[in-house]
Amino acid sequence: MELQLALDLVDIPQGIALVKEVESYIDIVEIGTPIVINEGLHAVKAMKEAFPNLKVLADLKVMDAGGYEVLKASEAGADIVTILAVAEDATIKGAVEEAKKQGGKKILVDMIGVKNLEQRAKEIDALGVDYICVHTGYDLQAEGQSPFEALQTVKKVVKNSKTAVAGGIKLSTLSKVVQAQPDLVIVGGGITGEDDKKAVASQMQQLIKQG
Ligand SMILES: O=C(CO)[C@H](O)[C@H](O)COP(=O)(O)O
Repeated sequence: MELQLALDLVDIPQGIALVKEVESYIDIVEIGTPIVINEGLHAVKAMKEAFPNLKVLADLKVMDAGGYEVLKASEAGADIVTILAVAEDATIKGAVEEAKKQGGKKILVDMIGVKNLEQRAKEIDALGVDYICVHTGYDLQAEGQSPFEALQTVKKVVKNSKTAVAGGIKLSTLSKVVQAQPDLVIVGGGITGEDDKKAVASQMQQLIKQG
Protein backbone atom coordinates (compact mmCIF):
# COMPACT_ATOMS: atom_id res chain seq x y z
CA MET A 1 0.00 0.00 0.00
CA GLU A 2 1.34 3.43 -0.94
CA LEU A 3 0.63 6.96 0.32
CA GLN A 4 0.07 9.85 -2.09
CA LEU A 5 0.08 13.46 -0.95
CA ALA A 6 -2.37 15.57 -2.97
CA LEU A 7 -1.43 19.22 -3.39
CA ASP A 8 -4.40 21.28 -4.50
CA LEU A 9 -4.65 24.73 -2.97
CA VAL A 10 -1.02 25.88 -3.15
CA ASP A 11 1.29 27.40 -5.75
CA ILE A 12 4.58 25.81 -6.88
CA PRO A 13 6.89 27.26 -4.16
CA GLN A 14 4.34 26.50 -1.43
CA GLY A 15 3.94 22.95 -2.81
CA ILE A 16 7.69 22.34 -2.84
CA ALA A 17 8.05 23.66 0.73
CA LEU A 18 5.23 21.40 1.85
CA VAL A 19 6.68 18.28 0.23
CA LYS A 20 10.08 19.01 1.88
CA GLU A 21 8.36 18.60 5.26
CA VAL A 22 6.85 15.18 4.53
CA GLU A 23 9.10 13.81 1.78
CA SER A 24 10.26 10.75 3.73
CA TYR A 25 6.73 9.60 4.55
CA ILE A 26 5.09 9.65 1.10
CA ASP A 27 5.52 7.63 -2.09
CA ILE A 28 3.78 9.86 -4.63
CA VAL A 29 3.19 13.60 -4.83
CA GLU A 30 0.11 14.76 -6.72
CA ILE A 31 -0.04 18.00 -8.62
CA GLY A 32 -3.76 18.56 -8.15
CA THR A 33 -6.17 19.78 -10.79
CA PRO A 34 -6.39 23.34 -9.38
CA ILE A 35 -2.59 23.71 -9.59
CA VAL A 36 -2.51 22.42 -13.18
CA ILE A 37 -5.28 24.88 -14.08
CA ASN A 38 -3.51 27.77 -12.36
CA GLU A 39 0.09 26.99 -13.32
CA GLY A 40 0.06 24.44 -16.13
CA LEU A 41 2.37 21.45 -16.53
CA HIS A 42 5.28 23.61 -15.33
CA ALA A 43 4.16 22.61 -11.85
CA VAL A 44 4.72 18.93 -12.68
CA LYS A 45 8.17 19.71 -14.10
CA ALA A 46 9.16 21.80 -11.08
CA MET A 47 8.05 19.10 -8.62
CA LYS A 48 9.86 16.31 -10.48
CA GLU A 49 13.04 18.40 -10.62
CA ALA A 50 12.81 19.18 -6.91
CA PHE A 51 12.06 15.56 -5.89
CA PRO A 52 13.45 13.16 -8.53
CA ASN A 53 13.07 10.22 -6.15
CA LEU A 54 9.34 10.72 -5.64
CA LYS A 55 6.76 9.63 -8.18
CA VAL A 56 4.75 12.60 -9.48
CA LEU A 57 1.09 12.27 -10.42
CA ALA A 58 -0.46 14.86 -12.72
CA ASP A 59 -4.15 15.08 -11.80
CA LEU A 60 -5.27 16.26 -15.23
CA LYS A 61 -8.67 14.46 -15.01
CA VAL A 62 -8.47 13.95 -18.79
CA MET A 63 -11.81 13.68 -20.62
CA ASP A 64 -10.67 13.61 -24.27
CA ALA A 65 -7.48 13.29 -26.33
CA GLY A 66 -6.10 10.76 -23.84
CA GLY A 67 -2.95 9.93 -25.81
CA TYR A 68 -1.96 13.56 -26.39
CA GLU A 69 -2.53 14.63 -22.79
CA VAL A 70 -0.51 11.68 -21.46
CA LEU A 71 2.31 12.53 -23.90
CA LYS A 72 2.45 16.14 -22.69
CA ALA A 73 2.28 15.22 -18.99
CA SER A 74 4.99 12.58 -19.49
CA GLU A 75 7.25 15.13 -21.23
CA ALA A 76 6.81 17.35 -18.16
CA GLY A 77 7.98 14.50 -15.93
CA ALA A 78 4.75 12.92 -14.70
CA ASP A 79 4.97 9.26 -13.70
CA ILE A 80 1.19 8.84 -13.37
CA VAL A 81 -1.61 10.69 -15.19
CA THR A 82 -5.31 10.70 -14.29
CA ILE A 83 -8.14 10.07 -16.76
CA LEU A 84 -11.85 10.28 -15.91
CA ALA A 85 -13.81 7.03 -15.88
CA VAL A 86 -16.74 8.83 -17.51
CA ALA A 87 -14.60 9.47 -20.61
CA GLU A 88 -15.06 7.31 -23.70
CA ASP A 89 -13.29 3.94 -23.71
CA ALA A 90 -11.34 5.20 -26.75
CA THR A 91 -9.90 8.02 -24.62
CA ILE A 92 -8.85 5.62 -21.86
CA LYS A 93 -7.34 3.17 -24.38
CA GLY A 94 -5.41 6.02 -26.02
CA ALA A 95 -4.05 7.06 -22.64
CA VAL A 96 -2.97 3.52 -21.77
CA GLU A 97 -1.21 3.05 -25.13
CA GLU A 98 0.65 6.35 -24.83
CA ALA A 99 1.68 5.63 -21.24
CA LYS A 100 3.27 2.37 -22.41
CA LYS A 101 5.03 4.15 -25.31
CA GLN A 102 6.45 6.65 -22.81
CA GLY A 103 8.28 3.86 -20.99
CA GLY A 104 6.35 2.69 -18.00
CA LYS A 105 4.19 5.70 -17.25
CA LYS A 106 1.00 4.79 -15.37
CA ILE A 107 -2.68 5.64 -15.81
CA LEU A 108 -4.99 6.22 -12.87
CA VAL A 109 -8.68 6.28 -13.75
CA ASP A 110 -10.78 8.46 -11.45
CA MET A 111 -14.30 7.12 -10.87
CA ILE A 112 -15.64 10.53 -9.77
CA GLY A 113 -19.19 11.08 -11.04
CA VAL A 114 -19.73 7.46 -12.14
CA LYS A 115 -23.26 6.30 -11.36
CA ASN A 116 -22.96 2.53 -11.94
CA LEU A 117 -19.70 2.00 -10.13
CA GLU A 118 -19.61 -1.79 -10.29
CA GLN A 119 -20.28 -2.03 -14.02
CA ARG A 120 -17.90 0.80 -15.01
CA ALA A 121 -15.15 -0.55 -12.74
CA LYS A 122 -15.38 -3.94 -14.48
CA GLU A 123 -15.23 -2.28 -17.92
CA ILE A 124 -12.26 -0.11 -17.00
CA ASP A 125 -10.46 -3.02 -15.38
CA ALA A 126 -10.54 -4.72 -18.78
CA LEU A 127 -8.88 -1.72 -20.50
CA GLY A 128 -5.46 -2.32 -18.94
CA VAL A 129 -5.27 0.75 -16.69
CA ASP A 130 -2.89 0.74 -13.74
CA TYR A 131 -5.14 2.14 -11.01
CA ILE A 132 -8.89 2.49 -10.52
CA CYS A 133 -9.57 5.22 -7.97
CA VAL A 134 -12.80 5.79 -6.07
CA HIS A 135 -13.06 9.46 -5.27
CA THR A 136 -15.46 11.64 -3.33
CA GLY A 137 -14.73 15.14 -4.64
CA TYR A 138 -14.86 18.33 -2.60
CA ASP A 139 -18.44 19.14 -3.57
CA LEU A 140 -19.83 15.83 -2.30
CA GLN A 141 -17.52 15.87 0.74
CA ALA A 142 -19.28 19.15 1.59
CA GLU A 143 -22.56 17.20 1.56
CA GLY A 144 -21.14 14.71 4.06
CA GLN A 145 -20.19 11.92 1.62
CA SER A 146 -17.09 9.72 1.81
CA PRO A 147 -15.45 7.12 -0.46
CA PHE A 148 -15.43 4.13 1.92
CA GLU A 149 -18.44 2.22 0.54
CA ALA A 150 -17.35 2.85 -3.04
CA LEU A 151 -13.94 1.40 -2.22
CA GLN A 152 -15.51 -1.83 -0.99
CA THR A 153 -17.70 -2.06 -4.11
CA VAL A 154 -14.77 -1.60 -6.45
CA LYS A 155 -12.48 -3.93 -4.50
CA LYS A 156 -15.03 -6.73 -5.02
CA VAL A 157 -15.02 -6.51 -8.82
CA VAL A 158 -11.56 -5.29 -9.86
CA LYS A 159 -9.24 -8.16 -10.83
CA ASN A 160 -6.31 -6.63 -12.75
CA SER A 161 -5.82 -2.99 -11.84
CA LYS A 162 -4.62 -1.64 -8.53
CA THR A 163 -7.23 0.19 -6.44
CA ALA A 164 -6.92 3.70 -5.03
CA VAL A 165 -9.08 5.86 -2.79
CA ALA A 166 -9.39 9.62 -2.34
CA GLY A 167 -11.69 12.13 -0.77
CA GLY A 168 -11.42 13.68 2.66
CA ILE A 169 -9.29 10.95 4.26
CA LYS A 170 -7.91 12.02 7.65
CA LEU A 171 -5.66 10.36 10.23
CA SER A 172 -8.80 9.55 12.23
CA THR A 173 -10.42 7.69 9.30
CA LEU A 174 -7.33 6.10 7.80
CA SER A 175 -7.60 2.79 9.73
CA LYS A 176 -11.03 2.18 8.19
CA VAL A 177 -9.57 2.81 4.74
CA VAL A 178 -6.55 0.58 5.37
CA GLN A 179 -8.84 -2.29 6.45
CA ALA A 180 -10.34 -2.31 2.94
CA GLN A 181 -6.80 -2.86 1.54
CA PRO A 182 -6.53 -0.38 -1.35
CA ASP A 183 -3.16 -0.30 -3.12
CA LEU A 184 -2.97 3.49 -2.94
CA VAL A 185 -4.32 5.97 -0.38
CA ILE A 186 -4.56 9.59 -1.52
CA VAL A 187 -4.60 12.31 1.14
CA GLY A 188 -4.80 16.06 0.56
CA GLY A 189 -6.29 18.22 3.30
CA GLY A 190 -5.75 15.44 5.86
CA ILE A 191 -2.05 16.39 5.72
CA THR A 192 -1.87 19.86 4.16
CA GLY A 193 -4.51 21.26 6.52
CA GLU A 194 -2.73 20.08 9.67
CA ASP A 195 -0.37 22.25 11.76
CA ASP A 196 2.14 19.42 12.25
CA LYS A 197 2.17 17.96 8.74
CA LYS A 198 5.28 15.89 9.38
CA ALA A 199 3.82 14.16 12.46
CA VAL A 200 0.54 13.38 10.68
CA ALA A 201 2.26 12.08 7.54
CA SER A 202 4.57 9.94 9.68
CA GLN A 203 1.64 8.40 11.57
CA MET A 204 -0.19 7.82 8.31
CA GLN A 205 2.83 6.05 6.85
CA GLN A 206 3.02 3.83 9.96
CA LEU A 207 -0.66 2.86 9.71
CA ILE A 208 -0.24 2.10 6.01
CA LYS A 209 2.86 -0.02 6.61
CA GLN A 210 1.05 -2.01 9.31
CA GLY A 211 -1.98 -2.45 7.01
O1 LIG B 1 -8.59 15.34 -6.60
C1 LIG B 1 -8.91 16.00 -5.64
C2 LIG B 1 -10.07 16.91 -5.69
O2 LIG B 1 -10.74 16.79 -6.91
C3 LIG B 1 -8.11 15.91 -4.36
O3 LIG B 1 -6.76 15.95 -4.67
C4 LIG B 1 -8.44 14.63 -3.62
O4 LIG B 1 -9.82 14.65 -3.27
C5 LIG B 1 -7.63 14.49 -2.34
O5 LIG B 1 -7.77 15.61 -1.53
P1 LIG B 1 -8.58 15.58 -0.14
O6 LIG B 1 -7.94 14.51 0.71
O7 LIG B 1 -8.37 16.96 0.44
O8 LIG B 1 -10.01 15.27 -0.45
